[in-house]
Amino acid sequence: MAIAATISVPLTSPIRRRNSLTLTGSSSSSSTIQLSFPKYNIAGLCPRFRISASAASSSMSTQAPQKVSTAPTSFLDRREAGFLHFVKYHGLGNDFILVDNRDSSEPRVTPEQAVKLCDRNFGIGADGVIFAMPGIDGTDYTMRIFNSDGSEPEMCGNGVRCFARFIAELENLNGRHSFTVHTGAGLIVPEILEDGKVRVDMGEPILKGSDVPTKLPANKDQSVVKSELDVDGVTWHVTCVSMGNPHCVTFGAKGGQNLQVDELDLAKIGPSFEHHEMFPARTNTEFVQVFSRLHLKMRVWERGAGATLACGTGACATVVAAVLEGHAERNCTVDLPGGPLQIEWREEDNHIYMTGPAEVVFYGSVPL
Ligand SMILES: N[C@H](CCC[C@H](N)C(=O)O)C(=O)O
Repeated sequence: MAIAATISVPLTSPIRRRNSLTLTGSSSSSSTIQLSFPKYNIAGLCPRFRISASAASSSMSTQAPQKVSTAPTSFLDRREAGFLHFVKYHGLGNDFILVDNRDSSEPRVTPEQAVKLCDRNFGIGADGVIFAMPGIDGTDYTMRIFNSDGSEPEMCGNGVRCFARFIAELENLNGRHSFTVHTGAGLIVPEILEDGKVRVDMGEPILKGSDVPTKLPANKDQSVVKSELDVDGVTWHVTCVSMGNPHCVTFGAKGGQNLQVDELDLAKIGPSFEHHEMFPARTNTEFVQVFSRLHLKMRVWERGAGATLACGTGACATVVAAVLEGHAERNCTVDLPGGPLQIEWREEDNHIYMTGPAEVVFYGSVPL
């Protein structure tokens, strides 16, 4: 029975870094799977025990615990050829496969492979694959991302929070909690906070319609605010904002009252927005309900990923649109299906700051 993957699940322990349980297997008629707890001298705490399985009997049995080896091997240091070692992270349920690509500026995974890896039935399952790469033009790192459809967006807000936590696992930051990241949206600066959340300077929003890009008619200041967009016979009011990637934000249809976002069938209307002719690079679309001037609720249909549980760049675009349309203040809580993000569009520097969590789900390896 061939074990196609290796998984390691983080364990809670006083030691924070790289403690995990590793389940490894081999392809043979009968496989011996070793559960090992690498890296720490935890003999006696977590005894190694064997599970043996055989294709014929397809039964699993466990044997008595043995003294654990204390050889320091960390999952993140593994480099076996023919395997992709990754860490699965999520930011409010917007989940990503993170790949240590610091030794090359070429992604270790092709867009076609990313589609397979992101498949939630035949692959690992994720909204995208994110690569940690060498910096460019003096930045500490570069982040690239493939969506689950294989397209490459300029930026990913939840992804960059996961990226920051990944880097902190991979490297000793020598007490630094912040570093610079080159992205398709330009310079992004994440900062890891005491509570483990990540605060990201997402840069300035792009409001010039032709730079979003959108073909919708622009106002005198070149922005597209509360414009009319016909989607499948319904006229929506939309405000278009780029965070490096395009966003179409709506607070409802023309003549409609406060949008009840939970009543929307995103799978039905999302693709019509995403592929609308007014968006030559496609678009992410945010549907927003206003609770107060400090509290918004948003659901998103993402370009290249569909309905996700959260969208960081989308939450930033949402607050910008809400301020421009007069619905909200510049510092808001945005509730997403996966949880809340704190977004501030700071007047002093015109930058947008996003604060939210990023968490490890598991460590894994797959044959490539
Ligand atoms: N699907 C998006 C990229 C990921 C954005 C989202 N996951 C975020 O957190 O910002 C796009 O094609 O622009």
